[in-house]
Amino acid sequence: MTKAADIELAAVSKVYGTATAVHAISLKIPAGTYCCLLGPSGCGKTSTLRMVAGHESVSSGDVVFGSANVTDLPPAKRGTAMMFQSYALFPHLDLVDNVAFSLKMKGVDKETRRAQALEMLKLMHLEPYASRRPAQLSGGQQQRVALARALITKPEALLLDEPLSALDPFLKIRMRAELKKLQTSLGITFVHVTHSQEEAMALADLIVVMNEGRIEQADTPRTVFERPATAFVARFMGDHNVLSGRIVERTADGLFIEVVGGGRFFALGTAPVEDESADIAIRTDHVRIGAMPADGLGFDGIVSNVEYLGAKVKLTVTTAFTDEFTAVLSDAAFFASPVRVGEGVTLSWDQPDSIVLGRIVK
Ligand SMILES: Nc1ncnc2c1ncn2[C@@H]1O[C@H](COP(=O)(O)OP(=O)(O)OP(=O)(O)O)[C@@H](O)[C@H]1O
Repeated sequence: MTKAADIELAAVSKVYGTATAVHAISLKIPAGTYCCLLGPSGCGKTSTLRMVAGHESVSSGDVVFGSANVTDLPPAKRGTAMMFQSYALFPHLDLVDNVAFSLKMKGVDKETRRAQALEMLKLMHLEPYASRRPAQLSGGQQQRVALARALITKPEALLLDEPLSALDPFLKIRMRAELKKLQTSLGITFVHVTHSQEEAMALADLIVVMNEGRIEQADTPRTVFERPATAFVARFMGDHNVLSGRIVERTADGLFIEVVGGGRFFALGTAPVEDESADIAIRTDHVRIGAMPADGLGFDGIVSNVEYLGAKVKLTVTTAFTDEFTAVLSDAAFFASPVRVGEGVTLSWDQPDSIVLGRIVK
């Protein structure tokens, strides 16, 4: 493989007719990074990936690889390869010819391209199936053919659009591990579009959370999990309760908000002085059941749902200011004093577990 290059997006926008799908996003993906573009349907992930690939024109802004501005270069001249969701394999060609296809287009002679295709098939553990057609393979094997076909051009970056979505849950997890291993061994940049938080957490060095055509946060999985930047990220990642309220007091290390329906809560962090309200996040797995602590970080509510998840138990609690406050308890903690739907509980947490969230300026 050739060496990887940094990928940089500088104020890149995509406008379709009158609708803006991507709003002037800026992002740097360091060479050799496994980057996941993560967000709900329609947030602009695929448009962004296609602009990096050159399959979609950029409405404004620049796409830069290393020191080269590639904004107006066609896909084949960018040093990237794309792997599509549907794999887009040719049904009438055997695996060797599928994998060798782009070399054929480049005019590489038959013997050389067959030898290189066989080499790629070997890397993907598909050599025994070289003369089969795609329909004679399992979903996981087809995915590896698509990978081999993308990698044969020796790209600096591989762009993957929902590469695991066609696989069953078991295979998805296995292929996920294979993708990560492959990226590590090749040392090239992978940019992978997904709407699965779990997939992004498992794979990425850099998670880029997108919402309505904007980047809400670009950071390591651990930072996105522990320090979500905005209410959207906290809700989308699903590991935090988000409460919004009026700022009633500011202290040296945090602030108090008052939530509609009652409840005064402290969170660590700051909000701009001009803000009258703030969003705060509380880790679902750091919430306890028990008596109210002296610092008052907690509330009384009624259990509205209990989900047994094996090693964990997820409780949903309703109170005056929210219908859906979540506490994720270890099975041991839950079964030490189990509660049922309809019972009253006191939930509490420690000061470091509630943080002030930022807001995106639109
Ligand atoms: N060719 C197009 N013409 C007009 N609008 C488009 C086109 N492609 C995408 N869009 C719109 O742009 C927005 C972003 O689409 P995009 O496919 O980038 O989102 P996405 O996050 O990848 O979604 P999904 O996960 O559903 O694929 C959507 O509102 C979509 O309807």
